[in-house]
Amino acid sequence: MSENKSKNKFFRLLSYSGKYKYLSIVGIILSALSAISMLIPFIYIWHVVNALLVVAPDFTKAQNIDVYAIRAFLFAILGIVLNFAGLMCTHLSAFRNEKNMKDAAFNHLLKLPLGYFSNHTSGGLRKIIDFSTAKTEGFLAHQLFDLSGAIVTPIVFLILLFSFDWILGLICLIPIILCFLFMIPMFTGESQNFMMEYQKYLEKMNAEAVEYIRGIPVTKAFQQSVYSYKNFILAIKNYAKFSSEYAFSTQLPMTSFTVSINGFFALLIPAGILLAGSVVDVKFLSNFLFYIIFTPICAVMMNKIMMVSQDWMLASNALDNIEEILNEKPLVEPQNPQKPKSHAIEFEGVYFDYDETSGDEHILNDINLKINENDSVALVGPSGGGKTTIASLIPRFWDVNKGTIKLGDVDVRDISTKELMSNISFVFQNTTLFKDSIYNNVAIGRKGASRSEVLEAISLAQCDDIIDELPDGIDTVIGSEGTYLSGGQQQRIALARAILKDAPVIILDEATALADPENEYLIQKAISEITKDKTVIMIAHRLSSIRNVDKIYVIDNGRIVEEGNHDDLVGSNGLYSRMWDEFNQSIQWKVKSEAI
Ligand SMILES: Nc1ncnc2c1ncn2[C@@H]1O[C@H](COP(=O)(O)OP(=O)(O)OP(=O)(O)O)[C@@H](O)[C@H]1O
Repeated sequence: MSENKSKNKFFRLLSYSGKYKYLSIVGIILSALSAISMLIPFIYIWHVVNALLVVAPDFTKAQNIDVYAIRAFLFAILGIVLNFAGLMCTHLSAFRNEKNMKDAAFNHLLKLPLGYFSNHTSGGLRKIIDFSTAKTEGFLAHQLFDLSGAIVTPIVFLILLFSFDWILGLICLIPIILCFLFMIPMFTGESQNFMMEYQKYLEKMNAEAVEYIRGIPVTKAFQQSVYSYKNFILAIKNYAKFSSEYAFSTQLPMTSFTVSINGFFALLIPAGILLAGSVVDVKFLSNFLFYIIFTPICAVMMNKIMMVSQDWMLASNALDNIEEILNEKPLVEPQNPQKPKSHAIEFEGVYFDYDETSGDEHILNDINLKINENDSVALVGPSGGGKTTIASLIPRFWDVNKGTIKLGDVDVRDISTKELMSNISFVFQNTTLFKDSIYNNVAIGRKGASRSEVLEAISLAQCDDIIDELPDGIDTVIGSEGTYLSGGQQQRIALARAILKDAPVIILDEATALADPENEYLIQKAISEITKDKTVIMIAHRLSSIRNVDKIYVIDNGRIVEEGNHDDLVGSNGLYSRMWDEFNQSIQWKVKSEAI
């Protein structure tokens, strides 16, 4: 990667085409040859005009007109063929480039720690990858091809300008030089960052639009229409302000560019009249006509060069986005992987920060804990204290900044990801179910599980009532034809998946968070099934569900502030006992309010 980084950006982009990059180069050459071939017919047209002017008014005496016409035709055809072949080459390379870039990004994503995906949504990542690769593909297939033709045309033009009439050539050169001079400030310095900034404002506006639409039900329920609109309006205003500021900053160079590009005739015609004098010379007239025919092509090409510069800024920004993903640190696989000797878990002096540059305050500070094989422990404490973070470090969603986490006496960093994952089941706060049948959603828990094993797991997870209500039973596709599951039902399906996986270590993060009382009862039954003879770590707010665990760790502000069993902690008059009192009070309020 570092070698890759030092390469010029364009070559870095091209390198994704692999050996097909040579096709891009062939395509560029063919485009240049095609541009030259397309210009040659104009020379023959000039010859035709010349031959006619020389014999005027008796045009029947004109010589070689048919030869010139055939040659013009043949070069035009050659130009078209070369153009077609060149486009084929650049397209083949661009498609390969898009595929390889997508592969590289997706393969790299597979190597990233799972924690990366909690900060980057799959939809967002897919959008970045699809959008960026489509932009670079478009650039390599079309704009790069156009660029080479667009650059060759003014060069050939310059050569021709001076070979026909050097004074008229010099006059035509003035607008070309002016065009380049006006183009430079629009694509250098500050303006180079424009596309990046522009993209940011555009994304912000799109994100706010999505947020606004998603929030419409809540907005309506709370009659907050003006307030909810605020962020969206602000994003639109910021986008509009940025775009208009940029438009104003390019007002002068852009107007000057457009005037210069269309200014050939303004210079050429008065100059032609002045130079012609009172006697019209046939040779001068035919040269003059040549410039009149030829200069508009040059103007079109200058416009193309400007468009390509703009497209390059977009493609370069797209490459930055892909490289940002590729530069994410992958999860390091151990050189000599070891197998855990048991299913005990130990944290030794663990410090952790999501952002390693965040200074002295850590998310986790000096965490030390030991969970014996087949013990159950609970992590409790105020919201934001660090419970989920502690649990996420065991399956290496992130790696610790300092200290070690051991599974069966082996540092988790020395266990291969595959082995580690096969040892741990994680039931998340927000369960992800695929838009697939219930059966497949559970079967994903263990590769090669038989149908009867899947059915047994579903039954043990107390899902029978869910299956009975569905039109196609276990084969019903979730999310189709109005088949939606409640939060608690989804949790039970996720538990069935974990039961089938039958991993020796279970991490349950707020497994009853989304459940109503009936679902909670069934979830608790499923949990007692899943946790039999397992090492269990539970994160729970409902303290009643963890009374019987072997040990409770109270986490506050990234530290373990208390530890012990329920009775010890209740008797110690600390944070846990206050939480227990509050929990009991809340239950009494609930009972009272239900009785009223
Ligand atoms: N993916 C993340 N990126 C950055 N910071 C995070 C991330 N996840 C959590 N945090 C921060 O880490 C701290 C601990 O969060 P964590 O979710 O571990 O607490 P918790 O005790 O599980 O909270 P809760 O009970 O509300 O789920 C919080 O300050 C939170 O803002």
